[in-house]
Amino acid sequence: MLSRHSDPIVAIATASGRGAVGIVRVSGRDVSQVLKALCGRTLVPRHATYLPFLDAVGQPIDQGLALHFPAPHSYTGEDVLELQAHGGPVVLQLLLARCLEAGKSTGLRLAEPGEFTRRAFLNDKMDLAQAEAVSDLIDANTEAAARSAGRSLSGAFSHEVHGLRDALIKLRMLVEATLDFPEEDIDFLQKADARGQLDAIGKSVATVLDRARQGALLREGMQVVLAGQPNVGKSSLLNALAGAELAIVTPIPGTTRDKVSETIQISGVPVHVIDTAGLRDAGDEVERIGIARSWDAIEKADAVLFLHDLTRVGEFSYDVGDDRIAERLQSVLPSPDRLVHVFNKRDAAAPPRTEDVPGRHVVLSAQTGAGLDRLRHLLLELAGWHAQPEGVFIARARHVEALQRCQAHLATATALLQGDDPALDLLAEELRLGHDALSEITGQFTPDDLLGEIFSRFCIGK
Ligand SMILES: Nc1nc2c(c(=O)[nH]1)N(C=O)[C@@H](CNc1ccc(C(=O)N[C@@H](CCC(=O)O)C(=O)O)cc1)CN2
Ligand SMILES: Nc1nc2c(ncn2[C@@H]2O[C@H](COP(=O)(O)OP(=O)(O)OP(=O)(O)O)[C@@H](O)[C@H]2O)c(=O)[nH]1
Ligand SMILES: [Mg+2]
Repeated sequence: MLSRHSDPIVAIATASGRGAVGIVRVSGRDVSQVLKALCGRTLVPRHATYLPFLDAVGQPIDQGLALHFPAPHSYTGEDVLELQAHGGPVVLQLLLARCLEAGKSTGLRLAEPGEFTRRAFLNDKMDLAQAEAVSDLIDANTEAAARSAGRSLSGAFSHEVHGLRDALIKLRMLVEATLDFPEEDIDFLQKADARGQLDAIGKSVATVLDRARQGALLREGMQVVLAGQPNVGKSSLLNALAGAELAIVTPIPGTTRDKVSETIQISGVPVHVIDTAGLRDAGDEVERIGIARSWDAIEKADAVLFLHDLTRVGEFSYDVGDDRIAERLQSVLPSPDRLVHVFNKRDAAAPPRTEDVPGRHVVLSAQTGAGLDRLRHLLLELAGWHAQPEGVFIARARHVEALQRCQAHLATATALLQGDDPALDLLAEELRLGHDALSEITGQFTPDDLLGEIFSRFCIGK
């Protein structure tokens, strides 16, 4: 019996709603039955043919372009039929239903999310990092993210990982040969400069890891929370950064009661800015719930902008309320590096005294925009962004984690190799584990449930 993974599948490949053109796509071992039923004829492979798409009694449902990609020369590597119809939701549903009916005896069923791309991966049309890049390209929020996803899709990231893997395989072979032939001992490894090879691989892993981190940042962005007492100008700062009147601003303390967020971009990096309810003890129940949510957001943030009102603090840059917030921030933030003090309303008051200025800070005016550029710059620095977007390939937290694991095994291997009489079996094992970590990125060693998790986040029809 055929497994579920070899059933023929069908889906509407274009976004739901009205569109100029909409595509229904079928993929399977053999799509000729559906093809004949809907198109009434065979098609020249890979040539667009304009014809009526027929219903069960031979009446046209729509007129459109049909394309047949015989296996293995298709997106999925299987036989693929594409019906490019007019992009109305009802037309496309009719075509989809008609395909299912025509292909019923072949086991044709609706595709699961990402199933076309999963097949492309299983049929070696692309590796896992490339398949993930397909989805990242579709989900890209910024031009820089889209361009770097395009680079990963065309194999730039995979190419780097393959380079690391090949170098590691070479070294593994050397170590395993030494293990297999006891007469060739550590001198043999030394002569072959195993240590030098390992060092070089370690350096290359560090370089790729750095680029992958940049890519993950482009994909995932950073979470920035605006926090502080009521009326310090948090909502004004959100609006200034977003360049739009998103949050309500009034002179009344306690205006914002719930989180308001917006994704902006700074040099192509998506920054999710969250405005929160002003932190204070007073207030009604609604406000107290809002404040609890503010603290939730603060705990999850990559960066917290702690706002101070320069017109209120008088000769001190901090007032009592700020002191209490500072204390609590210290206890909830995993690292003080995530905190930036923002002294707001510089247009209406003197700057803070230098001796009052704590750690990382910016003086600005949300109202006039003065100082905003410095803040943007600081946020990128905090995120660890140092790349030119042109050189980045998209990557995911999963890839960063695998590279870090590889790096850790290489570090252990280096330590082992430094001894006089290294345990070669342990060394070989560390190198093997490092190799496995790299293989997870491109998907040579990927458990089924991880594949399921990755592809289930794709859209239907992709
Ligand atoms: N109409 C349409 N547009 C689309 C897609 C599609 O499936 N249909 N794509 C997908 O979602 C993307 C393009 N991806 C594709 C990838 C490979 C092949 C293909 O036919 N590959 C063959 C031949 C390669 C060649 O001639 O060089 C192969 O790999 O053997 C087609 C589309 C974006 N645009
Ligand atoms: N002069 C001056 N006034 C500002 C500046 N930023 C905000 N304000 C004013 O400060 C008051 C409060 O601003 P909001 O942005 O609502 O303050 P908030 O921190 O969001 O307040 P809550 O939502 O109550 O916590 C408003 O009257 C703003 O116009 C600034 O840079 N300069
Ligand atoms: Mg507000």
